[in-house]
Formats: sequence, structure tokens, C-alpha cells
Amino acid sequence: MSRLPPGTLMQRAAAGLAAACGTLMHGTYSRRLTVLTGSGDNGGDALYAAARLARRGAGVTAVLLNPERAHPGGLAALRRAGGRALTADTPADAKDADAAIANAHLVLDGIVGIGGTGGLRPAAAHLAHAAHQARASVVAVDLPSGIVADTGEVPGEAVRADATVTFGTYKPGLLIDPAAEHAGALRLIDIGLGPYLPDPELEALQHSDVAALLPTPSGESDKYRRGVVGVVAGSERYPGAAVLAVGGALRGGAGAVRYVGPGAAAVIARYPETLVSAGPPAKAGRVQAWVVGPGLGDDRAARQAVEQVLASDVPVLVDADGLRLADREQIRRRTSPTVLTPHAGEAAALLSADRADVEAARLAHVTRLAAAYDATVLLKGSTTLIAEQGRPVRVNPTGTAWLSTAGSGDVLSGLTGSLLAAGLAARDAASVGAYLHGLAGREAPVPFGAHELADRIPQVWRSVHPRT
Ligand SMILES: NC(=O)C1=CN([C@@H]2O[C@H](COP(=O)(O)OP(=O)(O)OC[C@H]3O[C@@H](n4cnc5c(N)ncnc54)[C@H](O)[C@@H]3O)[C@@H](O)[C@H]2O)[C@@H](O)CC1
Ligand SMILES: Nc1ncnc2c1ncn2[C@@H]1O[C@H](COP(=O)(O)OP(=O)(O)O)[C@@H](O)[C@H]1O
Ligand SMILES: [K+]
Repeated sequence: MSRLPPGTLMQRAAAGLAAACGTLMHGTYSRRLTVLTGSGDNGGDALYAAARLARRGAGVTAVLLNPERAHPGGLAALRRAGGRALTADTPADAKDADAAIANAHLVLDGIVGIGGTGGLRPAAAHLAHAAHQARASVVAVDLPSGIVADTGEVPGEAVRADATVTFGTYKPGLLIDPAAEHAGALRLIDIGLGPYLPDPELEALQHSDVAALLPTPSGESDKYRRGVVGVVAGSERYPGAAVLAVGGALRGGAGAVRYVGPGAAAVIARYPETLVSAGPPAKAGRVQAWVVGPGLGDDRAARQAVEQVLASDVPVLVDADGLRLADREQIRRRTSPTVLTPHAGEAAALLSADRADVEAARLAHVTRLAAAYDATVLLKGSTTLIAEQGRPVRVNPTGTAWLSTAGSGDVLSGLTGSLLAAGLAARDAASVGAYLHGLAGREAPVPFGAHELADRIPQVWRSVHPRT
């Protein structure tokens, strides 16, 4: 801001916002736009954008939450363009304000942006509620008011938007649930901040990033050089978990999958290419990474298997029952990478916290878990996050709620373990595993069973990396 004439960034933001709204309303003439206006610069962006739309023929009503502190330049511009302003808490205006929201084609949420703290105050919450009830599309300016921009938490009432037009850079709250669910479709407006932004605290891989990380065999390759992944999963009671984890592992780029446990007959029946050993893991042949835990149960053999795998000197992925059985100090002492893949309930148990608190504050909890275990942690659920101490947290941009089906986590752990065996760093293996798994969930015809996810991986692999 200090390098540019005053107001330049706001004008850039308003121009981008007006263009996006014009597209969303399919034009401006005879369109009715209502602007919910707070007292900060977020309201200023909204008012200047509305003034541009009013000049192009839209009928604009601004509802001011705090008239004395409404952005003066923005309000003057709106009035010059023929827009009208109402005061939210004046009884004479309140009815007109409700009508303007109910009859609008589009409602702009300019209540608060990155300066907001806490949930919406009552007057703002009333307008947000009215907008949600109305037929209008709701477009949030920079972010849906009431969410925490930096964390994705929603501490109270918040706007529910159909789309969010955000400026300069994505905010964590637009990418992490529960806040991300309030944002709708995202549109980023470049206002020239790029060269001046600090390193991100949160990052999301794109197709090209994933393509560059995918393991590809070369002329020198043989099955051992490609990496062998060992899978310790399943039990007499849950043989299916072994099949699903091996199914994921066979599609993750390792050269061979070695299965250790009581589910060998079921595994071989479905995947004859699997190498099987009766166990325990310490007696099985050499592997380049282990996956331990899905459907393992919690008897003595299971406990011993987890301990032996953690005692190895190769990367280990611990999932499901493995998370309950693993000793925290043993994980902290390991010198090879460890990846933990809890869902919110398992993460809560590991941290002695409440599941609901984990789901309400995913970023804080995944970060805490990575520090407490000195491990790479992939927290599953409506938003998947991958944390490792000292590195930006990764948020997975793929996925669908259809993935919440029994056994889908088993496929993910096999897949991710295979990427580890193929030589990816722990954080990359977890991010790429979640990315492909989430794409498979989007591509598979719904409703699907977890084994269909595994079958879908080669197709999404090729869609990410067409030359394979
Ligand atoms: N910083 C920048 O580089 C740019 C910022 N811009 C805009 O400026 C916004 C930030 O503006 P401000 O820092 O003025 O802050 P905001 O406009 O986000 O909000 C601050 C105001 O809202 C009130 N408020 C805070 N929490 C509230 C709550 N829970 N319920 C009701 N009212 C509440 C406060 O009293 C304060 O006056 C950004 O989100 C963006 O829209 C853009 O104009 C582009 C450039
Ligand atoms: N609401 C949701 N939206 C998107 N993905 C979800 C949702 N709920 C669960 N998932 C994903 O589905 C998978 C479920 O894994 P998990 O909880 O381990 O189930 P299981 O133990 O039955 O295999 C994970 O990849 C998780 O991220
Ligand atoms: K807003």
C-alpha cells in the first residue's frame, strides 16, 4: 500500500469484484443489487464495486451497519452513481432493508473482511440470515464475514455465500472447513500483491506439482529399485482391510507389495501379484516403506507388529488400529520418517481432545499433532490437511464427501505407503496420496465402494500425468 497512491489497491479490488458480479448476474441493466456494508475497508470495496455496477445500470441499495463509519469515498461514489443507502438499525429503514435483500438478484457481503474478529454481531447476523433466506445469490467480498481468515474456524454466526471474490491471495479460511463451506465457489482477483507476499503458511498442490512428484519407472528400473512396500493390515475379523490397503498400494508406484498378516488368502485371491509372508513383520523380507494398522485389531500379535514396524529403519505410515497401539515415544525416537493418518476421532484420541474441537479447528490440531509426535500428520475428513514441523501445512484441494465410505481410508494408506516406498518424501507422499485419492473419489461413479476407488487410481494418475 505504501508504494502506491492511496486507494489504488481498493480500486483494483473493486474493479475485479464488479466484473465478477456482472458475470454472475448475467449483466447489469435492470438487475437489483443489495450491499451489506460494514465499517471497514471491506465495506469500501463493496461500495466502490456497487458504484461501478450502478453506473452500468444496476439498481443498488446499500444497507449500512454503522452509517457514521461507512467508507466515505465508497459511499459518496455510490450516491453519485444513483445508488441509495439505508441504515440497518433505523426502524424506518429496517423494513426497506429487509425488502431490498428479499428482492435482490445479488447480495454483496461487505460486512467484514480480514479485519473481522469473532462471529457476526447481532445486527450483521440478522442481515446475513435474511440474505441466506432470500432467492438472491450471495457473493462474499474477500471472505464470508464471520469466518476466521487465518484458520478456517467459524466462531459464531457467519455469512453463507454462493461465491467468494477474494483479493491478492487465497486465505486459509477459504480452503479449510468449516469456514470453506461458507465460501462457495472461489474467484481470486490479482491486485498486484504477488511480489510482496510473505511465504505462505498454507499451500495447495496443483496438477502440475503432483505430476512432477509422481514416480515414473525408467530404463534402469526393476521391481526392487522401484521400491517394495510392506502392508501390515487386516485380521481374521477384518480381512477386507488387507485387500483394500493392498489394492491402494498396488496403484501407488512401488515395484512390489509385500503383505504380512492373517489376510493373505483373501489378498492373493484378489491380487495374485502380492508377495505374502505369514509374519511377523521383522521376519518378512526387506521393504522400503511400511504401512501398518488398517483392520489390524488390537491383540498381542497386532501390538507386536506395530512395535516391530516402528523399530525398522524405513519410512512408516501408521493408520487406524495402528494409531491406538503405537507408542508415542517410540515414534518420537525414530530417525526415518513417520506418517500418521488419523481421522478427527483418532486425532482427538491422540491429543486427549474432543472430536468436535478437532473438526472446528483442524489447522491448530494437525499442527499440534505433528509437533507432539515429531511426525508428518495427514488429518482426514471434509478437509484433508498435511502437517510437518517447520514446513507450510498443505491442504488437499481434491476430494468429495462421497469418500466417507467404509474402507476408503484403507485405500489411502496403501496408496500413500506405496509412494513412500517409491522414494517420495513423507510430506509429498501424503499430499500426492490424498490428491489422487480425492480425484479417484470425484471420478468414480457414485455411490461407490472403497475397492472401486483403488480401481480408479490409474485413470486419475494418467489425467494428472498424461505422458505416463
Ligand atoms: N489490506 C489490503 O492490502 C487491502 C484490503 N482490502 C480490503 O480491506 C479489508 C480489510 O479491511 P479493514 O482492515 O478495514 O477491516 P474489515 O473491513 O475487515 O473490518 C473491520 C471493521 O469491522 C468491524 N468488525 C470487526 N469484527 C466484526 C464482527 N464480528 N461483526 C461486525 N463488525 C465487526 C470493526 O469494528 C471494524 O471497523 C480486506 O478484507 C479487503 O476487503 C482491499 O481493499 C484491497 C487491499
Ligand atoms: N465429509 C467428507 N468430505 C470429504 N472427504 C471425506 C469426508 N469424510 C471422510 N472423508 C475422506 O474419506 C476417507 C475416510 O477414511 P477413514 O475415516 O479412515 O475411513 P475408513 O476407516 O472407513 O477407511 C478419508 O480419505 C477422508 O479424508
Ligand atoms: K466480507
